[in-house]
Formats: sequence, C-alpha cells, structure tokens
Amino acid sequence: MNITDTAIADVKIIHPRVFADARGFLLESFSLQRYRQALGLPELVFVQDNHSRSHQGVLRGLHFQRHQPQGKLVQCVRGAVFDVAVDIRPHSPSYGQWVGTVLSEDNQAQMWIPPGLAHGFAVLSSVADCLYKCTDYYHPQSEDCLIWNDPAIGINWPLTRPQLSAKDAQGKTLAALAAAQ
Ligand SMILES: Cc1cn([C@H]2C[C@H](O)[C@@H](COP(=O)(O)OP(=O)(O)O[C@H]3O[C@@H](C)C(=O)[C@@H](O)[C@H]3O)O2)c(=O)[nH]c1=O
Repeated sequence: MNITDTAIADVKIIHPRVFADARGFLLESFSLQRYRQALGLPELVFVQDNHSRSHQGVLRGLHFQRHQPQGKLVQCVRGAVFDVAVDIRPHSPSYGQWVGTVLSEDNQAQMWIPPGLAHGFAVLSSVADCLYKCTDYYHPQSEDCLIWNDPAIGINWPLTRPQLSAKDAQGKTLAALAAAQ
C-alpha cells in the first residue's frame, strides 16, 4: 500500500495494494495492524462502518461532531466522488485549510481524515457508493455542519449548484462555528 501526505499534515491518501488477475481483483480495504502502522496511529480503532449511495450532483457535508469526533477512512466503491476534508481545529497550524481528492471505483483510493475535521463529498458519477469507517459512534446531538461554499475556505468543488440536504443547506460558516465555541 502507498500513502501520500496532503497539505493538512495528518490527512492521508491511501492506495491499497491491488491484486489483479484474470478473475478481477482483490485488495485489503482495511487491516488493523497495517493501517495502525502506516498511519502512525497505534491506538486506531474503528467502531462503525457507513455506506451511503448518492446521485450525480449530490453534495454531502461538510460534517463533524462536537462530541465523539469521528476519524474517517473513506472510499468510493461505485462511481466517483470529490472527497474533501477541512481543518476546523482551532489551534491547528492548518486551521481553515482544505484538501480534496477524487476517490473512485477506478483509482480505489482512500482518504484518512482524523477526528476533529469537517468532511464532505460531491458526486461526480451517475451514482456513487461510499463506504467509510468511523473511529467513534454517530452522535446526532452534537453533529454540526460547515457550509460547503464558505468563501473564507474557498473549496474548489467540481460543481456549482449541488443537491444538498435541508440540514446541509443550513450549514454555518467557519467564522460562525468559531464564534459558537
Ligand atoms: C451519519 C449517520 C446518519 N444516520 C441516519 C440519520 C438520517 O436519518 C440518515 C441520513 O443522515 P445524514 O443526512 O446525516 O447523512 P449524510 O449527510 O450522508 O451524513 C454523512 O455525511 C458524510 C459527509 C460524513 O462525513 C458522515 O460522517 C455523515 O455525516 O441516516 C445514521 O443512522 N447513522 C449515521 O452514522
């Protein structure tokens, strides 16, 4: 497996080793010992796996939980998405920065997003199935949403008029989130 650094020091792009043969392929999408070592996180544990399906033009995010912050290992096993992490940790040197990458059934890449960041993705294909592992449980009471198009962050999304959930359309700017802390 191959791990690439990003502009946010602890956000990583992972390319699992793919074993292809005449039947198709096999890859290990997660292995506790190996991912702990590769990410330099000896305590890493995932307690919940999510699967979401979305249609072209959908944008989910940018989500985080104030309590029980979730680290996420995200992959797209059908179609393609533009996956984004935003550093909203107040004391981080990369506060306010974002990283984005295409995760797709073709590139088989994964993005590791540590706890405390906001996460979202936009769907590039007609349908996209995303699977992601979470280091903590869903905690809707403390869930919050950074608005996808906050000009102070300036994410270069590959779409201009996404389909959002009602909740995500009410997302807050980074400044509003900071003021609420
Ligand atoms: C996230 C989540 C949702 N749900 C339920 C609540 C709701 O009825 C339905 C849809 O929830 P949402 O609209 O919040 O789903 P969605 O907008 O896909 O939320 C997800 O977005 C991506 C970007 C993330 O990073 C995830 O952590 C999560 O926040 O599923 C769970 O039961 N467990 C979960 O872990």
